[in-house]
Amino acid sequence: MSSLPPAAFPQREHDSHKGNFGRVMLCGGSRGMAGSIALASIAALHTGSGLVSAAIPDRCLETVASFHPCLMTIPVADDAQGRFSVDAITTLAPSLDRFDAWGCGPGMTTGEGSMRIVQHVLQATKLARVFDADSLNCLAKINWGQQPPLNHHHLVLTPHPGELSRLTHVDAKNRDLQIEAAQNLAAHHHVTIVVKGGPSVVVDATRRWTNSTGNPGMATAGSGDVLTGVITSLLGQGLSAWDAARLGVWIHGAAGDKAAARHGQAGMTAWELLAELPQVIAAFDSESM
Ligand SMILES: NC(=O)C1=CN([C@@H]2O[C@H](COP(=O)(O)OP(=O)(O)OC[C@H]3O[C@@H](n4cnc5c(N)ncnc54)[C@H](OP(=O)(O)O)[C@@H]3O)[C@@H](O)[C@H]2O)[C@@H](O)CC1
Ligand SMILES: Nc1ncnc2c1ncn2[C@@H]1O[C@H](COP(=O)(O)OP(=O)(O)O)[C@@H](O)[C@H]1O
Ligand SMILES: [Mg+2]
Repeated sequence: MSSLPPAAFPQREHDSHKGNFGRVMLCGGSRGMAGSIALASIAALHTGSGLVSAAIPDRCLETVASFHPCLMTIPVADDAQGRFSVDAITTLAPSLDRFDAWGCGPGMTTGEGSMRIVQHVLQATKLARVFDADSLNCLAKINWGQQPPLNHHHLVLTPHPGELSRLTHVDAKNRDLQIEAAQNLAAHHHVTIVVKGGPSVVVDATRRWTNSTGNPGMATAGSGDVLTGVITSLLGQGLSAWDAARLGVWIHGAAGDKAAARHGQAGMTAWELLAELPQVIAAFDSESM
């Protein structure tokens, strides 16, 4: 291992069952971006979640389901473009608190159906949640940074610099100012934020942690979607937002390093990164860490 992990990985008792390792929901996707939510969902399976469901627009269901037989899929009302429809939230709302964690955003677009889902998942529960990609763009559309504080301590945001710029109005090219703005936002809403990059930096109201794993081969479509699934899984297994964000980023980077070693930085894709997750996580089973 290139460095020590920042938090302990959840251990398994001999008599444990799948319900002990979290029921998680990954919500997102749309026609043309079904792969994003499939990557996130499969990443959650490989990070140890006992039960993973993907809530997706109806016409993406077969596509997403066919990626992995262990994944459960929940068909949700969609519109003619294959995006969540304005009625989608009525399917999702009753089951919200049946899960231990929700990850929301990859590939979901910022249409009205997504806006309603994001606002409901933001306000109607204190469940552990990850907001990524288009769910962050939905938050930017409601100017979330200026809204009254939430005090939702189990919320993790995972913006890349473009998404963070939409949320905070700080130029994506100004890394230092972006990290400062993320910390201000984290302090205002009492959340944890992963400021993605090489390296990624995790902030909350008072703390800053810089990751030591990862490489530029991870600058490839879908690698952030994998991270969403990893962090959602760790939240579902009971880690705090701060620990799930840091350990998730570290595991994700370590898998990226293994993928680069095997396939080269240019040759690897998020699919190869995903395939390395079990090897990284297997090392937590041994006492040699
Ligand atoms: N297989 C699938 O289904 C996949 C589907 N996906 C889904 O696609 C949707 C759009 O998401 P997205 O991230 O591709 O586009 P967007 O939010 O417009 O950001 C790009 C803008 O931000 C800027 N930018 C500046 N710095 C940056 C940085 N370090 N990293 C990245 N961007 C940076 C950048 O600047 P520029 O490149 O012009 O310099 C540009 O202006 C979303 O739903 C997502 O989940 C993907 O997950 C991929 C796999
Ligand atoms: N140069 C780099 N070095 C290390 N990690 C990187 C680098 N470029 C991108 N990454 C990582 O890859 C992921 C990209 O996330 P994101 O932009 O959301 O991708 P996508 O939306 O395509 O899935 C982040 O975790 C980021 O930290
Ligand atoms: Mg992304």
